[in-house]
Amino acid sequence: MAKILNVRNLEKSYTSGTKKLQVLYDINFEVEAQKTFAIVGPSGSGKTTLLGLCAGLDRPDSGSIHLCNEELGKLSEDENAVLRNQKVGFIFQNFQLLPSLTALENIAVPLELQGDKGATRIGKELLEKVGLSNRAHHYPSQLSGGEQQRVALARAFSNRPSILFADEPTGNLDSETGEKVVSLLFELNKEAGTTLIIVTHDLELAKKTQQILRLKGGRIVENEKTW
Ligand SMILES: Nc1ncnc2c1ncn2[C@@H]1O[C@H](COP(=O)(O)OP(=O)(O)OP(=O)(O)O)[C@@H](O)[C@H]1O
Repeated sequence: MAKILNVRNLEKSYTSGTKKLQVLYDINFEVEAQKTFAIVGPSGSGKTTLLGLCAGLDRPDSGSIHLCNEELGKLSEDENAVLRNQKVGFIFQNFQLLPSLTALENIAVPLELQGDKGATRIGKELLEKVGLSNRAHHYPSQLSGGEQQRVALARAFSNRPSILFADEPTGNLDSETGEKVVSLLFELNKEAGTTLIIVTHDLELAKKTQQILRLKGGRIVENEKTW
């Protein structure tokens, strides 16, 4: 099976003032295409930092990341943005919907900006899949957290990404709503054949994935495959 993500000897630190804080040490792992993968570990262990590096949102101090057959360190910022737009989807803990756009527009407008003529049709189809056809013209402020995350799921799959990064997708939801969002996420993911990388504190959610990477103090302490 092809590797869609390959991380080698990754190190990352943040600098504030004269202080340097190293948060990731010698990170090595790979993810096969179409698998589901969780990154777990205590608060502050570097999960979100690692996710951001893998998705090309930030740059490491050293080491390499190959994503969708591209070495991220060799891409310009513009090339990186094109790769993200075309091949990568994102889901965030706080949904990150644009408040001035309706549910349908939150899905369709990014597609229109990429020149997709079928944007509204795709948006409507996806809203139906997440059970929100009747809320298409509502704004995020008129939707519950679970509903907003369902719109965010629809948006994340709208450009048919090869890989989807989800950072604590259930973090702002109660457990029952979180479970429903997770079921929907796995359903959409299976249908689309996307690779799914999830950062989570939720061990029940992590257990639903096929590989779990456990971080502690910025280092990998476990990399367990169940396939
Ligand atoms: N932009 C930044 N500047 C300085 N330090 C940062 C920055 N972002 C994160 N950190 C620090 O890096 C460490 C790792 O943070 P990160 O958010 O990756 O951890 P995490 O495992 O995702 O934590 P949590 O589960 O609490 O979200 C923490 O000590 C954090 O304070």
